[in-house]
Amino acid sequence: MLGLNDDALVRTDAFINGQWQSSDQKFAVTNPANGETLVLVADVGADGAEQAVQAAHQAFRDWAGKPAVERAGLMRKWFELMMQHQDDLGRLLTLEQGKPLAEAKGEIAYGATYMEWFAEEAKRVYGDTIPAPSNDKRILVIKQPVGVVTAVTPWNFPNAMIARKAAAALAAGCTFVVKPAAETPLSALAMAELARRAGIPDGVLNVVTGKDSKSIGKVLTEHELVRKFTFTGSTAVGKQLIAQCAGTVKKVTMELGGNAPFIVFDDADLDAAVKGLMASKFRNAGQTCVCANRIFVQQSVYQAFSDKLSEAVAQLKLGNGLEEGVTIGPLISKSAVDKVRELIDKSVNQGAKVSRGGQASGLGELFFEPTILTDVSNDMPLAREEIFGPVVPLIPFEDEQQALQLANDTDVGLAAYFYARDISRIWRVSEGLEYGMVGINEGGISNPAAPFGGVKQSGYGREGSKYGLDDYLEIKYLCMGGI
Ligand SMILES: NC(=O)c1ccc[n+]([C@@H]2O[C@H](COP(=O)([O-])OP(=O)(O)OC[C@H]3O[C@@H](n4cnc5c(N)ncnc54)[C@H](O)[C@@H]3O)[C@@H](O)[C@H]2O)c1
Ligand SMILES: O=C[C@H](O)CS(=O)(=O)O
Repeated sequence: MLGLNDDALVRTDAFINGQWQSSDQKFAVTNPANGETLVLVADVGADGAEQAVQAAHQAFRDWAGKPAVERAGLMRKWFELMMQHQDDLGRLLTLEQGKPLAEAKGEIAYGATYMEWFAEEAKRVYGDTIPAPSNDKRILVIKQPVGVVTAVTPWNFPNAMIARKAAAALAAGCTFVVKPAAETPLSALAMAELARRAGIPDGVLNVVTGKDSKSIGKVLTEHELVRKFTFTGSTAVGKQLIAQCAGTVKKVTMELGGNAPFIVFDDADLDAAVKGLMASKFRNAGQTCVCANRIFVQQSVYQAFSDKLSEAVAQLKLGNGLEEGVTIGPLISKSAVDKVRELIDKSVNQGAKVSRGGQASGLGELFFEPTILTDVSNDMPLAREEIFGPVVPLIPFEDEQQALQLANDTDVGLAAYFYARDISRIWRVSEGLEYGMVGINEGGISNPAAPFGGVKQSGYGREGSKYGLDDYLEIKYLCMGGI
């Protein structure tokens, strides 16, 4: 089924309390490369979400009560199973999301390393002793898991965005309920099957599948048994979900939209900058929250950089992600293609020029040619909005001060990148950029050891790194008197 070695990884029921739960209601999962229906998946809706929250609540005390080293061992086993099944998980991901197979396998490894990382972090949840103000007292600080965690995740990284959350939650001793995007539930369900095989107890990890994200999300954000909600997706939806969490004062983590500047200074290594831009911009056909979205090039190197970039873009191969050598897959939906088309048309009407590509491809309705535009300005739609497609808007600038002003002229602040070699400039620009993450002479910045997250309307909280566990822990102060 679907060409996997292990067909049992293709699951079409929700995973609740360690059981596969079907439903009379089902929704289709389609292959964006050709529009074909892959499978029908159970739609368990809000009732399923309620059952999953109850299961997570029932499982919490035992899971939190396990020694950390025991939780770590089960997570390590889950990591090992994900890597053993990397080929199948990658194929499944490409089928439902569209990215090239090599990228999909890379995402599996990326997601699995969050399991590996947090299996270790689970054993390092340290507390404090604090000198007391009087000899008859002792002050201690302990950390405890927040409780039931619910999550909603996007379609663009259907494995890693779940792994990044579930790994930290389970390591902290929390139990977890996730609603994956309806476009890409198969990766989440395969992860659940491997968690089951790893021996993670019933109710600790639950996957709620459904088409009506609003009704499911209402349960996951408003339920009194849920103590934390974590979301990865658009800023617009994130704002709604934050409001829904307010009524029960949940801890909240928000990983939201971006509009990454990519700045090429006149002292940059232009070949390295082109390499870094290709890695950042065209990964997942430009459908990532940390993609370079606005490319600022200092005037004196603008033409040289543009020429080098055009040569590199010409090497990209558009096609079905399962085909050998394909480097750019389809976009996720017709509406995604329409949005990219609209941003280009509006910006051209305001003076931008298409220097390469610019058309939907004849390969199929969801394929869009890698595109470069010149003479773009920071007030054009391509620069004001998150493009989420394989489109490079080139924006010239004169000096460092202008580059920082243009780069920071946005209401989001997730990732930023710049290429320069003068160390004083590197410090000035690194400190001047209003973003949660900055790539310096580097276009690929995501890894489990680093705190991933943004500022302004890109959200709050961090995922990965030693900081990533804090979002799933409560700090408890103990004051021991009468000594
Ligand atoms: N910061 C990050 O780490 C990060 C990572 C990936 C994607 N993103 C952002 O996500 C966006 C693209 O992903 P998308 O199109 O899936 O985003 P989206 O916000 O439309 O959907 C994300 C998830 O939210 C669900 N959802 C939508 N409306 C909902 C509602 N009212 N209640 C409950 N759930 C709801 C969707 O079903 C999906 O599972 C981009 O803006 C991208 O920048 C951010
Ligand atoms: O799209 C957003 C993801 O968080 C990108 S990454 O895989 O973490 O780089």
